[in-house]
Amino acid sequence: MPPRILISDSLSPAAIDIFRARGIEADFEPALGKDEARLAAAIGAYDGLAIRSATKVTAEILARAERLKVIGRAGIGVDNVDIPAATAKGVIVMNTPFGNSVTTAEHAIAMMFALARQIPAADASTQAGKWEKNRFMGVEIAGKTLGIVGCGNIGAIVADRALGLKMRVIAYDPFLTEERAQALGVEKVELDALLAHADVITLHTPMTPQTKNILSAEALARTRKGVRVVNCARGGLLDEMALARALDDGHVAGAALDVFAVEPATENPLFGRANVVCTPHLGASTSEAQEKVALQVAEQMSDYFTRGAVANAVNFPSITAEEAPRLAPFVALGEKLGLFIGQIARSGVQSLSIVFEGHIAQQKTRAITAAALSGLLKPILEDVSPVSAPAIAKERGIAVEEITREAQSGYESLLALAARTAEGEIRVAGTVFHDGRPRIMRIGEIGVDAEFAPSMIYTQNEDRPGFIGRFANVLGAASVNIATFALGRDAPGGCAVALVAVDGALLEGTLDEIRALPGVKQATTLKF
Ligand SMILES: NC(=O)C1=CN([C@@H]2O[C@H](COP(=O)(O)OP(=O)(O)OC[C@H]3O[C@@H](n4cnc5c(N)ncnc54)[C@H](O)[C@@H]3O)[C@@H](O)[C@H]2O)C=CC1
Ligand SMILES: O=C(O)C(=O)COP(=O)(O)O
Repeated sequence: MPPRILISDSLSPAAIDIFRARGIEADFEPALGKDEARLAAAIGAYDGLAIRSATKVTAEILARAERLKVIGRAGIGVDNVDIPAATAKGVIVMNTPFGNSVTTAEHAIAMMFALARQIPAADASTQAGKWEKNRFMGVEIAGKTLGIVGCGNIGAIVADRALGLKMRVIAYDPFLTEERAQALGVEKVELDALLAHADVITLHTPMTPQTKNILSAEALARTRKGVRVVNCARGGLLDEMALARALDDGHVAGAALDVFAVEPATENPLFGRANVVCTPHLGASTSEAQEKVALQVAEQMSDYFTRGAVANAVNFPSITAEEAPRLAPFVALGEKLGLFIGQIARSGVQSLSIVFEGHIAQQKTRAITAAALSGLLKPILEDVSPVSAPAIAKERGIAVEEITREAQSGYESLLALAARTAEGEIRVAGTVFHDGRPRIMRIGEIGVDAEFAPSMIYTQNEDRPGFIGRFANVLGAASVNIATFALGRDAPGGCAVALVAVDGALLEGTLDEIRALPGVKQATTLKF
């Protein structure tokens, strides 16, 4: 069955064309994004969801999203998606980080000019036949100081345009390096200095717990009298009530707002003032930007479904379409080795160390680690996936260590997992041969060579004559057919292991009989 995508926001039709050309079913239902009940009722039938900012992907929506694997945000901000809930559900969330940044930066500059020259109010007055030439005295932009809060992709483009307008540009961004600031031609300052010196403040941070209300009442009180404020990022970055008061008492000369604490903003404490300019979240709304983000999100989501590529995901490591086929067998190996440990561990795993040896050490190891954790947790958590496993492992206090090193074992690539439990360490290693099939090559110190099969029996026993015959007799008597039989031991008469693939499931009674055989230390059924 081809994957099904729901487009629940007003995306350019270019997206639908791409989905369909890539063999993916796409339903375009832009009204659903604004109707939580209808979206909740529909979401269960879809593997992918393509959105802009109108669709709120809440924990409640995700709880109904039984098949959902990926959410694609045709745009930048993903604050309308409950990322922890999506991650816990194993849903990848991807955005398109650059497609609308020039357009949004241009909107911020346009808003700054609109404020400086009161263009919207002057337009309304002129078209009303008033010709109020003396009412609309403006301010010049050249020579003024622009304070950019958040100097990332959009902030940097705003800085470039502002420098072209002969402004002095200062920026507050804790993650902006001195070198980058110099390259951009901006002065990196602390927030206090920005507030104290800027003639115009423009916000360009994402909405995070740290940036929420960054322009608070206290922050506004520390700005210069006559400052102008532009917000084309997210509504919650400023205190709307405090800004309204500061506009009314004349401390703030003007504010231009594209985004609001509550959207759609049909009412707002800032509305109704001549020195306030508002647009309805139009920052990204140019035909060029919308074409770019729609194409990009559709390509990214299609690449995920058809080629296993992950690009611009906020909750999973990136994997290119070229890397995906090379990585896939090792992701499967990681998951199966994790599953092996998860199924034989008798108590909770406290830590997992993963050694990547040889060629595989040069690959995207984080995706393999995520798969190994997913396998490890699967026997106790049905719904875990490589997307959710790292966060769950962290929550459960499972320490994870990745070690990469050159080949030491004669295999081109080897993946070795070591899990610490209250009862000791469990170690297992495997590889993928040229046939692309993952194999288990070592259990503890004992070499074996076994392919994974849906139903297996793992035993540890004393290496004594007669064991294999007795073992096979028990299975024969229970009418269990043996598909493959792999053996290994550390030394003659020492410790031996067997990995036996069987057709069909094994009854618990048969397993008890195996456990009762002389010399058997452990016998477990395994499912892969
Ligand atoms: N109005 C609209 O239609 C649009 C709004 N946006 C908004 O603009 C935001 C910025 O977009 P980009 O520049 O592409 O993102 P970005 O991730 O490239 O840049 C954000 C910058 O904010 C900085 N930052 C993070 N925490 C900070 C803090 N506590 N204080 C100061 N700076 C901090 C980061 O270091 C980064 O440099 C988006 O997150 C989105 O919310 C984006 C596109 C369109
Ligand atoms: O990309 C972003 O972050 C935006 O805010 C653009 O929002 P929109 O896609 O126009 O609803």
